[in-house]
Amino acid sequence: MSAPTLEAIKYRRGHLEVLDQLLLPFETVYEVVRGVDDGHMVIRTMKVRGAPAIAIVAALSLAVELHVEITHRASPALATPAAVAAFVEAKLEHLKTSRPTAVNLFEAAGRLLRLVRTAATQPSATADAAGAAAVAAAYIGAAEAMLAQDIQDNKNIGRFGAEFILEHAARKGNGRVRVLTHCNTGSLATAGWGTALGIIRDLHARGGLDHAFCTETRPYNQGSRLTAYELVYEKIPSTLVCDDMVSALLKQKDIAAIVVGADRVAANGDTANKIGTYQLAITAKYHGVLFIVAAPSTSIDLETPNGDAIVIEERSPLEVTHIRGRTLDDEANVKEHDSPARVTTTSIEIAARGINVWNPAFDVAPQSLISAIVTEKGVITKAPGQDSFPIKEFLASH
Ligand SMILES: CSC[C@H]1O[C@H](OP(=O)(O)O)[C@H](O)[C@@H]1O
Repeated sequence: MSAPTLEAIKYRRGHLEVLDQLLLPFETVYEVVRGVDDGHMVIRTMKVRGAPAIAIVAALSLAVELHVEITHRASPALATPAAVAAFVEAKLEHLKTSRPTAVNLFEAAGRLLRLVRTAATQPSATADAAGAAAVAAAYIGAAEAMLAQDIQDNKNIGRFGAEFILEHAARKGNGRVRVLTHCNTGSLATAGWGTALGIIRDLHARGGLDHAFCTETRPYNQGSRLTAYELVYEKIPSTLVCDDMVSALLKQKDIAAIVVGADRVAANGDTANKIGTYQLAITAKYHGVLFIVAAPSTSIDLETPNGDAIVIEERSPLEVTHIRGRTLDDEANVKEHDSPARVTTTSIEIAARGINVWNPAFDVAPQSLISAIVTEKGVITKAPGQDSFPIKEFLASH
């Protein structure tokens, strides 16, 4: 079996593959994304997830489709710059219907559409196939740039976040800190390195991490399946806890900070993130533990005034009534036959049939419970006496 990889997105011009996160941590299988319909499907079904990764895969799925249509099929429907711009707009609109809460997809779609419209008015955009190819090339180049930019942004988030925690949190006798994270915000949720998990990586790399804890993150188990996988893979000292153990953990285990990602940060700092984040923020406040949101500035939505205006995605009851895993029989098969092909992930029913289910995928942590918002541009905090984050001012000056 080839070594497992944490590369969630593999791309070269005209070809995109995503790691099927429904099968992790048991199987490492890449799925080819041939265009926008595939891109929409892998995002909606959560084969790829995480706010930045969703935006990047959506943008690249359209880049692949455009490349094939223009270069290999010379599609007559895309013969002019205006036709390419209209095509891009329609495809982006469709991609935006895949998942509603993470703003990164909407931000990327808006930015890429503006770029294409501008490209269509440039001198190179002659009213013929060559002009159409120039506009398509502008889109493809911008979508490809998102991959490298995201990794760079995450490295900066990691550095700023680690420095902030080491400066402000209560350290253990060894000078290190213990932190807890929720959901998965690592390499699998981004182009690489990660946001909140990027902070943990940075702390570990600089010798500042005593121990990382991660929650299971029901119902989809991004914590036990994905974050635990990344932590083990990176050999970061770490422990998994169930979601309902967090208050006890804060009380007993000397946790310095909780670090989480974000799917959308409203203009006032209210933050939508994986369901369970709200109760983590409450218990952090009660226990006097730093509660830190880590996200690229593309997760900040100045158009949304506060958390009440954020659309929260509700997902299938099956995610609650069933749990995805691998059966012990399969494990025995692997040992007996030493054949990874025999490993199959399975959904197991765990709830009484007939019970009603409510399954919101996200909740909102009010800004009053958040200690700091760490972005790639720096850390946003409230000055003493301020009761809200100066987000607009911060963005304007960075
Ligand atoms: C680095 S952002 C990750 C963000 O995405 C997660 O949601 P999902 O797994 O449903 O896509 C979660 O809210 C994380 O904080």
